[in-house]
Amino acid sequence: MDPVIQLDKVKFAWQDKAVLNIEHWQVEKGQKVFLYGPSGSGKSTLLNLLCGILTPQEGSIRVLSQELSSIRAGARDRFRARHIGVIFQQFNLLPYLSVRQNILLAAHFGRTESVEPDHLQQITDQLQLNSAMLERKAGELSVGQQQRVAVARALFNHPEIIIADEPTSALDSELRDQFVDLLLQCCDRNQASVVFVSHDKSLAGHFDQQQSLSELNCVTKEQVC
Ligand SMILES: Nc1ncnc2c1ncn2[C@@H]1O[C@H](COP(=O)(O)OP(=O)(O)OP(=O)(O)O)[C@@H](O)[C@H]1O
Repeated sequence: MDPVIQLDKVKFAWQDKAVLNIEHWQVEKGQKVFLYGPSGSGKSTLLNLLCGILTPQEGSIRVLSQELSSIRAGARDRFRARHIGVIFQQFNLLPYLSVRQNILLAAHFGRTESVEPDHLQQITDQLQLNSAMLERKAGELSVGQQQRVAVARALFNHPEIIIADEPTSALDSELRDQFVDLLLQCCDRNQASVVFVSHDKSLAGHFDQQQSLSELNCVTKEQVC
């Protein structure tokens, strides 16, 4: 079976500052990968490459066997909306929209509006978001509630891959552990592979694979790969 993500000889620089040089990396179907690295090591840059938001100067990034650079920009946005659920550090919810509207934005961007009527209910039940909360404005929610809404939105289109960029940094350690457990349970139920990046190694035990970005990245290893 093909990996869900495969990188080969990927190089990325911001202007003339080399940030990533990855010889090879892959994620298998169903795998839950914890990718850790200190601040500034290139985690967000890598996630943006995996999502097709950024394009590497060299190398190949294949997601679900599709070479991302061969897809035109508009089609790449749709590909991302349908196949990759992204949970951002700051969640990126629209504060003036209700929780329901925020979650349904996923259907709008993925052009999957014709979903089964009880799908929203199933996803929100999994994330312990009750019906009263669905009508509240996202901007009125606690950080923990916003996180669960961000996960519901990320899972809404049944993506094969969930990418999470340090979505736990605002929580204390007990809530952080609870959140990661809930996220991984929901991804299991939805058969999604997970790439979760963080600088906080204490979360590593929740995942079935841990990977240090500094070890993967020839730029930080300061060696010729
Ligand atoms: N838009 C940008 N323009 C120029 N340089 C950038 C840009 N974004 C990131 N960088 C640089 O790329 C390097 C990696 O940044 P990145 O945000 O990917 O790291 P990170 O590991 O996600 O950090 P953090 O944990 O603090 O979020 C840093 O040196 C950063 O200054």
